[in-house]
Amino acid sequence: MPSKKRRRKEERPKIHPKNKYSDNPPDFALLASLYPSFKPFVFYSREGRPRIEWTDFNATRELTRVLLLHDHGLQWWVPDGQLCPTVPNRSNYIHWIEDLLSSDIIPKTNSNGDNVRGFDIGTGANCIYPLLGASLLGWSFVASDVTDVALEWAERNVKNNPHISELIEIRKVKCSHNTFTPEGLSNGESNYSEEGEGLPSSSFDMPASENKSYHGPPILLDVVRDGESFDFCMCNPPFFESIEEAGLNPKTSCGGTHEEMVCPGGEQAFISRIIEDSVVLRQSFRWYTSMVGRKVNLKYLISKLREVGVTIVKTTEFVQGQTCRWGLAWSFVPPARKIISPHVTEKNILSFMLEGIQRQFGAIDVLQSVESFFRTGGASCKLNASSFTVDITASTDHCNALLNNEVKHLDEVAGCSNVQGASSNLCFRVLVFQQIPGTLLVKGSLQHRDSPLSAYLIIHNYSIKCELDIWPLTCMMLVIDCPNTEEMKVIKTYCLYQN
Ligand SMILES: C[S@@+](CC[C@H](N)C(=O)[O-])C[C@H]1O[C@@H](n2cnc3c(N)ncnc32)[C@H](O)[C@@H]1O
Repeated sequence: MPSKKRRRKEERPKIHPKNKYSDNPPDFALLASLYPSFKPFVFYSREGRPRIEWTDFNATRELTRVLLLHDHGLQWWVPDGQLCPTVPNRSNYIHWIEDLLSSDIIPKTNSNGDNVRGFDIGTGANCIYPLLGASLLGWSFVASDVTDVALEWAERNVKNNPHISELIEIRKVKCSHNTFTPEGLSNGESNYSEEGEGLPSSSFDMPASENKSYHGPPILLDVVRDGESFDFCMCNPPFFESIEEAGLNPKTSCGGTHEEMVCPGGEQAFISRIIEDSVVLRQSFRWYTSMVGRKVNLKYLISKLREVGVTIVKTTEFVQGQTCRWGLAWSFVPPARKIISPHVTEKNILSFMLEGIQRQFGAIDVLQSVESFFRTGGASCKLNASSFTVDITASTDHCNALLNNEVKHLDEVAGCSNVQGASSNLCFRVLVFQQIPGTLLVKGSLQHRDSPLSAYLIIHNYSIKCELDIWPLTCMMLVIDCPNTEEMKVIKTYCLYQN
């Protein structure tokens, strides 16, 4: 049996498979032989392994410079003390967005054809995401920032790469008078580690007090212009609330000035503002995304997203040396229908798999969700926990009530047994079967088909979305998101068509 330590190591998320460095980590010896300016920073361990001193800012900056040059053909530099990105880590976020954009969870709405347009919130002097996104994938960007030094150096880094400079617009965020300005915070000399390698893990374990409010410059609203639309936004936010919270990183030196690392309310407030802005901007972006540094903030932000009624939430965990970072993505675009025809076995039985559900949620949770969903609309439901089925009988009124999100009064629910047997009722059974933890087979079978019922049922915020277009039974869609839990929600859309 593998030791706990080994198991933990095995469970750690892996570097994204599309990441250039997933199979080929940077070869310091080769880089030193090719780039004389990098050579002085490379030393050899007793076993003969080439190393660099991660606590030396000049070494980490030179490594980033040569990696961007050698592997991406990019000219790049940042002044002393500015945040110095780690190329493999930053590439993971780009590739995760690439996955989101190419998945069919939500339909493509881009009017620019195949040209992908992103918005990098707080691009920093290093401008790393636009440089990587443009050079790796040909994406175009609007890249915003607030500080003069970030704007000046981001501009330089773009101009020094004429082959992609057309793709990147650096946009200054104008601060209104009554907002806090990052420049006013400090002398900009403090160096904090931005990278997970050395983030003091204790800062990530602290409880998050709720509702930290953001009083900084605009983030998306008033920065995005009228009529603009984007495929995504991304953000590596100022994570910390104070210098004390940031703490000094003993293991690495990736720079990072106070302005880059700190904002009142920390990442929770910053990302909350992005969420609030997204509620106004809605489908101006297909995907809103941000990095999150603390799990407790991730939970808080996910619950905030549920409150504002996004259609989809996705999360991922990024490899960041010794500590974790998370990616959070959401959208207001209605989920797409996914055709899973191979599972259609006969005309009135539809089945499909729900995958990626958190392991603690089993078949019974899904069945209870189904039951409570249909009961809410007044339908009659009978859950059989030993056969893992729910039998549902719903009238047109019930379907309409569900469609309109009306919650029937309890006495109406109690009276719903009256619906049984009526010829205009829709009767069907949902069976949920756990294949392996996290993977459930859902089967819907029409029991009774006397009526030309047509219903389009959607429930928001909780547990299960269900779309039915009955007679002929053509479509069933379930969106599961794990209800009543502070844990990370997995929301997946599955749709089944019978053609
Ligand atoms: C942690 S740094 C990220 C820099 C770069 N994107 C990276 O990943 O290395 C956060 C950046 O957000 C900028 N920033 C802070 N408030 C902002 C706002 N309201 N709008 C745009 N940028 C902001 C800071 O100046 C800083 O450059």
